[in-house]
Amino acid sequence: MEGAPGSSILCKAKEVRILNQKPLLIRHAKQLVTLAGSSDKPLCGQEMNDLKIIEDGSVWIENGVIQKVGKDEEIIKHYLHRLAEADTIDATGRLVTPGLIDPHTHLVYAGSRENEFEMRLKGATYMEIMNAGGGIHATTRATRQADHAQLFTESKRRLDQFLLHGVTTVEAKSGYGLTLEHEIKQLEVAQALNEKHEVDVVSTFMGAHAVPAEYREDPDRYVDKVITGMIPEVARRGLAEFNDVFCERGVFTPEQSRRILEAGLEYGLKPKIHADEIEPYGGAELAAAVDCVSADHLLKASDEGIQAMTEKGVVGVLLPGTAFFLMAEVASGRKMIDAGVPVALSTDCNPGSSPTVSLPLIMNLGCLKMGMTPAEVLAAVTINAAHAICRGHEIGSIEQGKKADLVIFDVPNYMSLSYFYGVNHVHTVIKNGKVVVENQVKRSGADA
Ligand SMILES: N=CN[C@@H](CCC(=O)O)C(=O)O
Ligand SMILES: [Zn+2]
Repeated sequence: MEGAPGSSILCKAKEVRILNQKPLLIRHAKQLVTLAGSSDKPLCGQEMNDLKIIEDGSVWIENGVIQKVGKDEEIIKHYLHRLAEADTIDATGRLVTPGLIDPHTHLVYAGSRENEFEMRLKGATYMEIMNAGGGIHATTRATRQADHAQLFTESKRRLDQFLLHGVTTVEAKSGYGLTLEHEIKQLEVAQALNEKHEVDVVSTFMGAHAVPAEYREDPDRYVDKVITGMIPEVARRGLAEFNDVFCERGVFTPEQSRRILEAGLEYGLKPKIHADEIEPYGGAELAAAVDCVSADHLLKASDEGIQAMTEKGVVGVLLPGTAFFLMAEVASGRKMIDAGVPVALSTDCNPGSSPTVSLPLIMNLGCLKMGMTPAEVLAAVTINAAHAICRGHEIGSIEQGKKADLVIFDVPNYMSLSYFYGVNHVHTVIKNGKVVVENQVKRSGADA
């Protein structure tokens, strides 16, 4: 999980406004996957196969921003008079992509649930464990007990691991607090990570992740609490940008989910939904009806729901690692792309149903289990993932004016990323124009 031996995270403090940064020139990428031209809307259908690749590509970066992208000879001609100023990285023979984006994680939590993994291997289901007081409830107990410092330390470790796998932006949900105090604590930790860590963290409030044990007899009372107590306060403190709900039988009904999402909208929180994960429950339809930015999971989404999402342009965030880990059928990525849903992929990093940070492994699973092409999975973790968190204008592609978040992979082409599976191919990660990860085996002179 820590990346290859010798991998290291090099830079410690995030600079939000970057001025007077030494230029960085990346030269001679065998393939420079730009994904340019889709900042306004996500890629759909066949468009997801057109990665806008430049062979022998180079990029000039300055002050944390991409300044110019093109064939090496074109970039060199343009910046000839300034070449001596720049730090140069030779990417000969390598693949360069936009920094990977994970649009659905439960990053901030305490503890782990390997005991439940064993229970599931012996036959218990995810929902049985949750209904017996484990699952999300177990992590809620651990997260309530943890203070800021513990939560920060545990979550930072995961964020480091994300970065080592080439991920430069993650969305992070609350939802293991389930009281105002503890939801705020989780969101404050996410905010602190965003400020202090190289990776950008985009926050989602998910007070409606589960009905806490103390409200089991009267779930509507908890829904009221989320609507009247939590959403206004989270919005007032500016702690989240999105509002998410777990719409599933035994958790929140479509009616309760709609109330929660509409209440969030009144306070400026953009809606997202965990939809149709375990059984068909009208989640995809609800996502379209309330104009969710994304509907996530969708293993059991109905054809009507998928059609409604296509019509509204709701991004389908698919989580094949979760199905893999729960030993369930995956969502049909192929069917959704063919139906015109803009598809993104994510780890769903969480302690119960997807304890991973490897977005590249999720790309492998997208191909092997969902019938997506290597090009589609790369679009799904870059530009489409950016749109799933309303960042299409800032990140997700390599083009002039965007944040200089890029990854150099030690493979010659994008197909290799999905072909070699379970391997960390990250060579270098560049965040805001600075090298923050260099991944190499350190050898003594004699063995080198
Ligand atoms: N499905 C609901 N929530 C998480 C799992 C959370 C947990 O099990 O702790 C998910 O997206 O998979
Ligand atoms: Zn989730």
